[in-house]
Amino acid sequence: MAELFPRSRATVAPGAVHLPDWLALEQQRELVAACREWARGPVPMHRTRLPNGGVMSVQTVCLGWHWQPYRYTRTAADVNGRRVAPLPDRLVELGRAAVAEAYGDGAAGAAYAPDTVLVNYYDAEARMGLHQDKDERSDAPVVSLSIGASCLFRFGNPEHRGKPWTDLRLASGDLFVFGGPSRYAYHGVTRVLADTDRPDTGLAGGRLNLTLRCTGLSD
Ligand SMILES: O=C(O)CCC(=O)C(=O)O
Ligand SMILES: [Fe+2]
Repeated sequence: MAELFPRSRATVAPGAVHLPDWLALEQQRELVAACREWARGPVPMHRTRLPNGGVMSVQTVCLGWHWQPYRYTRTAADVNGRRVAPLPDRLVELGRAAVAEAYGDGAAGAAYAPDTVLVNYYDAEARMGLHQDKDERSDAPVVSLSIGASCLFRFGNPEHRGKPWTDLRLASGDLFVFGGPSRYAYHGVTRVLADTDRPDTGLAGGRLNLTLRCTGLSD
């Protein structure tokens, strides 16, 4: 089948950069193994309940701060009341390298200080509707890492849910950074693409996405 989307570095919108194949396979394997541990707890991976009574189709585990609609807390009142595990230093370092490389700006990378990660697992049917990441009180970029099956990712604009948007494929190992004028752009996962599983990453099926963020909160 012809490749519908180019697999080369692209600035999708001002401040929004896609770097395909950024993570080496070994790094992906390490992250999959780590996610498996994090999913066990102290706050286990769960489907987040929404205020409207719905349940998200992705399964999520958070480190550093716990996200529940629509705020961050240290403890997971909506799961088991436990305090989330700390954000490992190696994820902070990975985030710094990501920002430095996405923006070609070592100083911006060095200054990046994420304090939370949301790890989302998508099975073949999971998706995520268009939304803004706006529960953070910081304009620092969001660093997104994808592992496993590919997805169709829609990246829009900060004004509204409508066009303009760009549809791109996020594949295993891809980095996507959105900051600056795109920090509050609407985005979502339209679908996980069939027949794209990547068992060589250690993930038998489905897709993992890790987003590093700066909450701007302190205890
Ligand atoms: O899975 C993705 O690529 C995006 C996830 C996302 O937008 C989020 O967790 O807020
Ligand atoms: Fe998001």
